[in-house]
Amino acid sequence: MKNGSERIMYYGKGDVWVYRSYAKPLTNLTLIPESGFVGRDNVLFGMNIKVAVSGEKFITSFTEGDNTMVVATDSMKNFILRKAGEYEGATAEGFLAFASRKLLETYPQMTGVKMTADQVAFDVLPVPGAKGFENGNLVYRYSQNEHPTAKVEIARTEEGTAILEHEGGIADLKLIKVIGSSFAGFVRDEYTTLPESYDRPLFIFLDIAWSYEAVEDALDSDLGRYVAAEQIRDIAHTVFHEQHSPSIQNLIYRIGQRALQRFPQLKEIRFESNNRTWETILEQATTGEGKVFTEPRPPYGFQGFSMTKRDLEGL
Ligand SMILES: O=c1[nH]c(=O)c2[nH]c(=O)[nH]c2[nH]1
Repeated sequence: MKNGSERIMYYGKGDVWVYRSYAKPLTNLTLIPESGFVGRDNVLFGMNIKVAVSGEKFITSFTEGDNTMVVATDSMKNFILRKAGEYEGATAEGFLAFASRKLLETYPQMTGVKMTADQVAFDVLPVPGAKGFENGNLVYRYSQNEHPTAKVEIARTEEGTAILEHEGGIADLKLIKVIGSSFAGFVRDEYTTLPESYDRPLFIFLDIAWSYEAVEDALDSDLGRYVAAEQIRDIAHTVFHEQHSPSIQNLIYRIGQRALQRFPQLKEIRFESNNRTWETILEQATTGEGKVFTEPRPPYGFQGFSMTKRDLEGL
């Protein structure tokens, strides 16, 4: 975070773990053909938050060791935890905006707040009920799989506060497509040892983030235009499933196209992918069908790409 004088100056707290039970359920999603996801019960609403605050008044804490303006980062942690008890919304983006605004209202020496969150995904578990298995609402599985993310940056203005940046996202999505991916036609020169492949077992790690045309849609799911990370996750695997991929570059572009088509309320979508394609050890199993693979050796490749609605023109 840079301030007016373009100097970097901020401080804050990381690993602020917040677990709120019985938050407002996430509903009102726009249903899309690629996803059966209809909402989260938010019986457990969990986040690992990182907060950074800035303001010119903090300069003497750095230059003179003068702590008179310093809100202890320990107090910031307490502040965020208490605000989780006051939050009436259903989204992490909304909570970050709510807690950030409250910080600016409470501490005049702060002029900017940036918060990011890794949400903790709690999987609903099926339990036997009167009509077969039904969704339990008491015991949840703490998921180590992909998880939703959120980011909000706000600043004090003449009128009050303004959101400078916002983002929803999904991190650590890991997808493997067994057959139906190629990589060929790339530059061949004296440095090239990689053979062309027409049926590689493509394993990718994917982080995706998006921002909205109207920031309120990211904060307040009651407006009916919130995009759940699970829906983008499902678009990613559906596009991967449906289409032959000539490269990861093209695959993420197509995922982005589909997401922007389904959700016109989005302004931009960004990708960071890793290539973790398995190494083929046996082209043909000795008995039965199939091949044998192992983890790839380092190093790994990566791609970054952002898209807006302009990328849909001419479709
Ligand atoms: O999808 C890919 N894109 C690349 O740019 C690349 N480079 C590479 O070695 N393998 C791959 N795969």
